[in-house]
Order: sequence, then structure tokens, then C-alpha cells
Amino acid sequence: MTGYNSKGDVATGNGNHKNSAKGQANGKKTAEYADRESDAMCSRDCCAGKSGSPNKSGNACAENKQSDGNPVVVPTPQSLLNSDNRIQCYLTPEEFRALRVMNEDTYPYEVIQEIADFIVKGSGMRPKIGIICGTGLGSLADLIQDAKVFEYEKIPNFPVSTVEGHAGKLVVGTLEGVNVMAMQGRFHFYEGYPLAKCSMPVRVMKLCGVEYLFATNAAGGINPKFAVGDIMLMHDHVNMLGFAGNSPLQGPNDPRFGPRFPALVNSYNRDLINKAIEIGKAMGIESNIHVGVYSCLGGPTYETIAELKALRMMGVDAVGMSTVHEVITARHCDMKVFAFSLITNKCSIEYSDKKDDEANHEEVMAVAKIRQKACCELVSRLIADIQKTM
Ligand SMILES: O=P(O)(O)O[C@H]1O[C@H](CO)[C@@H](O)[C@H]1O
Ligand code: HPA
Repeated sequence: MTGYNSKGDVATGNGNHKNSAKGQANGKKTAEYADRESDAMCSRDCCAGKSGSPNKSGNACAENKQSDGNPVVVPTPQSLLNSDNRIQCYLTPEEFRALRVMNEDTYPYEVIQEIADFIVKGSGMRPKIGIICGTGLGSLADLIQDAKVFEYEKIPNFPVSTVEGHAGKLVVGTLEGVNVMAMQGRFHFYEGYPLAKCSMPVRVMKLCGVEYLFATNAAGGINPKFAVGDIMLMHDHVNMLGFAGNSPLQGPNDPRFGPRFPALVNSYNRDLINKAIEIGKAMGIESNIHVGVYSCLGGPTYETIAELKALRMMGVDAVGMSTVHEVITARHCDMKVFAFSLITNKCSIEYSDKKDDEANHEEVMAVAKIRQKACCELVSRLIADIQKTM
């Protein structure tokens, strides 16, 4: 992040000079922000006055009066400056740290460790399997018994879910006798989170003790043999965001998680894929199970016909806006990965005027709702199988 100059010994501000003195008297820690723009910011006549020089204590705009007749005082960059031309704002040390973490692209190991400790302590268990529920597939977490539920808002330093179909809860408990943790709601690049933040929970899982990542998603089927409602077991991916120079592992590498240059061949565990195929047969849905290649685009737009044609030429079978960065993060820290796509819509590569041929999120969620039972059964049977080997 840019612009931080933490001295850690003076206070921080809420934009009010009176509180500034109080904060220091209270012994609060201070973050000082180097002032980069000391010139007047407001050019409105009502605020700048005839001389063009704004009121130092804020913009007392005469045009905007409060009900008691006093002018509304709007804090301005000028009103936040102290005599050294440094901006002051009041924050507790905890708030300051949280603000830092929120604004950093990557999470330090210690912060991830703290989140993991919070979850392990709060749930009283160390999960072995981590599940990420795709759009509309949150019911995977409903399978969990003796569940302890953590809302993302209440987990320190955790991002929040903003997408419909992603509840924003972490559920910890047992499934088929195995300790698991499931994310009901993942983070996507298009929500504005950098990729390292989108996949940060995978590192939390690792530090909680997770050995297996189960990542699920809703995806558009590009392979013409796929039907809506089919399940594609991922055996490889094409990382389009990576092609564009974006990686969850960008930035300094912390070797406590993994190596600087991790290999990604064989990222998707073959034994688990084979087991899932067997389970599909036992469930009588073998004709709905495929093995294929997933690609993640940045979204939030669905793909153009030209993009879909290009993806198909590259060998992509299903397309979505997630999962790949989670898998990269999991492989970096040596987790075993199993992932599948529920095909929620077919991606036609023919130009058409029909609205029905366009992908839309309502359809994606509706198909996920219809097929969630089959997805749940596949996941629980696979976990039951892993349990036998533990
Ligand atoms: O990948 P998940 O989270 O399952 O969701 C998929 O569905 C949404 C689009 O409908 C996108 O977020 C896409 O990535
Ligand atoms: N494209 C991208 N992401 C998706 C799709 C799609 O067609 N369906 C569900 N998620």
C-alpha cells in the first residue's frame, strides 16, 4: 500500500483538532500520514472565500445550514493537517493495524496465523478438509454436523462477501466423521479484492491444519458435450488472469507457506478424481460426470462469443471467475486439491439474438439450487472415502 508512514508514537485523527489533543492525552498511539497534497482542495466559491483560501478548520459552507442554523462543517484535507502539515486521525492500535491489513494487497503470515488461531480456538477443532462452496452451492456447508458458524464480518481481518449466492459464513464441524471447515461464500477478483486477498482463506485453512482443499464452482460449459446440470471434475486449468500478469503469489514470497516458484503440473489430485468418477457411477450419474479443463476470467462480465471461441481453441471445457487462484495458493502450500465445476449454463459460440442464450446470474443460481443435492452427495461420499484412509 502507498502513503503509510507509521511512527507508532503519536496519535491518529478523526479530523478534529480538539480530539487531536485529547487523543494524545489519552496516550493513544498515533499514525502520521505524510502530507502529499497541502494545497487547498475545495475550489467552490462558498468554501474557498474571496481570497480562494479555505477555512483551516474545515469547509463551513454557508449554503448548507443545519436545522439550528449553524453551517455544516465538512472536514477537508486542510482541516486534518497539524502544524507540520501532517494529517492526523484517531485510531486505536487495533484499528490502525486492521486498516493496514485492509489496505495491504497481501496478508503477513502473522495475521493469517491470528485468524487461524481465532477459528481453531472458537471451534475447538483443527479441520483436515477445507471446502469452498461455489455460487448457489452453500448447502455443502449445511451437511456439517456440530457446526460452529463464523460470520465473515466477525472474523478479525477477514474480507466480506458481496455476491448474491455467497452467504459470507465460515462453518466448522464434522462431515462423515472428518473435521472440516467450509466457506459459504468465496472472494472474487471482480469484487475489487486483489487475488492474494481472494485466496487468503486458503492459507488460513492451511494454518488451521487443513490438508485437502475441495473447491467447487458454478461455470459455463464450453465443451459442446456438456449439458446444464453436469459436473466437471477439474483436472487442469488455464489461468487467464495469470496470462495478464496477475497471481495470488505476487509480491514477496514467504517460504513458510511455500517456494518462490511452485510447479503446477499435477495440481488436481488424480486419486481423488478417480474416486469421484467411481462415486458418480455408484450414484448412477456417470453420464453427467466429465473430467475437463477450467479457465478463470476476471469477470464480472460473461464472455463474448469471440472469447469463448478462443477459450475452446485453447482446450478449455468450462469457464468461470474463480477457483484458479485458490488452487494456486493451495498447491503453493502443498495441499491436496480436488475441484469441480457445476455446469450451470451452456456457452454457445454461435451469435444469436435470443436473450435466452445469454448467461445470467439468476439462471446460474437456479441451476445450482436444483443440482446441489447431487453435489452434496458427491462431496460427502468422497470425504467418507478419505476418512477411511485417515
Ligand atoms: O465461481 P463461483 O463463485 O461459483 O461463481 C460463478 O458464478 C458467478 C457468475 O454467475 C461468478 O462469480 C462465477 O465465478
Ligand atoms: N461464464 C463465467 N462465469 C460463469 C459462467 C459463465 O458462463 N457461468 C457461471 N459462472
